[in-house]
Amino acid sequence: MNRNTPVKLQALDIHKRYGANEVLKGVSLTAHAGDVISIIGSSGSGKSTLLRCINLLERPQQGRILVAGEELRLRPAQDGALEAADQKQLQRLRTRLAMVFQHFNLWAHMTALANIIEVPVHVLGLPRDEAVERARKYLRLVGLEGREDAYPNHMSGGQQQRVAIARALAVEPEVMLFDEPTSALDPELVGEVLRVMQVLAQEGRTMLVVTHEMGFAREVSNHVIFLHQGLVEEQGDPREVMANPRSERLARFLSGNLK
Ligand SMILES: Nc1ncnc2c1ncn2[C@@H]1O[C@H](COP(=O)(O)OP(=O)(O)OP(=O)(O)O)[C@@H](O)[C@H]1O
Repeated sequence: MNRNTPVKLQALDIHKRYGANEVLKGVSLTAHAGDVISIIGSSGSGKSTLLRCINLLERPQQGRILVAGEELRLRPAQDGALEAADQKQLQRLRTRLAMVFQHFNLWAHMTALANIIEVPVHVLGLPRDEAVERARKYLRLVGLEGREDAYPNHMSGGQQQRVAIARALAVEPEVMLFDEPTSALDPELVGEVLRVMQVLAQEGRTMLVVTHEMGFAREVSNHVIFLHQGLVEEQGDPREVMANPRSERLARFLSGNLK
């Protein structure tokens, strides 16, 4: 961890239940600027739920989330729906914690460029020219210069995911959240997305990555968190933790015997 840089994100004692199923049982994490934190664990251990609680796609029953020291609070509306003011706040909050999803989630009826400028223009109020300039810059960064006018269904999965990464970058977030960004890709397309993520890591971006790519966790991230049944079972420097797991469970997970 980069303990000398400012704290960008804190999740404190996050609890999430679905009915009687307690999926997160008190998970905390801190990301300093430039940290790349990989979250690993078996299927169902709560990795995606944790990410979705952090950007309030899911509401945790308990716990606090702070972005650059500012607590994210949403007033619960009387009828369970979000009030209009909260909707606006939620949209803005999501621009501080931009998320890249497993299934890209691009708007199919929009070009790559339109996908990227949508939130900067309509949520952040950026002038269109500036947003377009940003979009071109980030398309270049993800290796898709010249594909501004392409529609998602004319692109490979790897290209679509790179557009989704450019879209996340274009809101210039404090922290980028990646939810299994390569899991939906054909194996030959995984590398192109991981290489872009590696460049982002080298640029010093703060990233939280739910991943099944153990190579990425070991080589690119500077902190790894192993979740098991909604609790942090083990965490630390990826090379140390993954070379010498303290818990039997992590050892079994890493050897591929615990899915
Ligand atoms: N919206 C929901 N409603 C009810 N249960 C849910 C919901 N979302 C997740 N769960 C349950 O929470 C548990 C954790 O799911 P989660 O997707 O966070 O796991 P994960 O570690 O990301 O797994 P995977 O690696 O398979 O994606 C699972 O038992 C799942 O069925």
